[in-house]
Amino acid sequence: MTRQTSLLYLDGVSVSFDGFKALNDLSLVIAPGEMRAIIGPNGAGKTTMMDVITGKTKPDSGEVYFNGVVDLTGEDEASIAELGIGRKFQKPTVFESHTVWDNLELALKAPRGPFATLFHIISGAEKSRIEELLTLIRLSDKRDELAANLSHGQKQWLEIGMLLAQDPKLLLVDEPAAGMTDAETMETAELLKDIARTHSVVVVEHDMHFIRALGVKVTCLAEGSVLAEGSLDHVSANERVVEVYLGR
Ligand SMILES: Nc1ncnc2c1ncn2[C@@H]1O[C@H](COP(=O)(O)OP(=O)(O)OP(=O)(O)O)[C@@H](O)[C@H]1O
Repeated sequence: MTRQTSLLYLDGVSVSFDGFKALNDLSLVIAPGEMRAIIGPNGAGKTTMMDVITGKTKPDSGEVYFNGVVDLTGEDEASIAELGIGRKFQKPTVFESHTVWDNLELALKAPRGPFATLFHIISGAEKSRIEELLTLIRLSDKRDELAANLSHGQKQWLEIGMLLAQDPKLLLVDEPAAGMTDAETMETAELLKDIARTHSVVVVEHDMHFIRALGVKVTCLAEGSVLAEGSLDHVSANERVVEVYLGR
């Protein structure tokens, strides 16, 4: 795939912290509509890669393009969010003292990026959008519940719904299954598969049952670059992947 036809294009990206290369000539291409799983040992550079995509960290060298033409290295975090790249951090950050419905309503009205919310009358179209999101995130029957009363997994789903309310083109999801029960983990894989029907998704995760359930192309990072890429079976059969990651 060429840069022009890609959704996300990283080529030769390097980032150093005090001489240590967190990313080392990393190249990775995500197609429009694709969901990609990223695996790799601690310190492989997964978070740094997400930081580069979202503008939190500027690469020392390399190209980072969104939608084929937008040079993300020239944009700040707010404008990258505005371009339609949403990021879900590991820890859920929902408004605990608001209901599930109100959290989604606030997210729907917020401009993309850092929240700056204003209350005004909600339209019929906005109500149906919230209903749709509630169904997608499996929280229709919890709509009037305070977010504080949700389980950890449900809070993660709510936050995913809040990101989707901003209609991102690309959703970056950092370890969504961490701290979840097995049932929640499997339901989260189904949820992301539903989301991937209409969005591009990059998901970082260590849980191999979860990765298998996603059934998508996998990239294994190690020492700041791509170690192996392909189906989970292909990547799992790679000796170096077993050595540095799976065989731990
Ligand atoms: N701001 C920073 N200053 C110095 N070193 C950093 C900084 N951020 C990351 N690093 C180092 O860069 C390397 C890559 O870290 P990164 O967090 O990207 O890895 P990761 O693959 O996300 O790991 P994990 O699975 O543990 O989250 C690590 O060795 C880390 O200590």
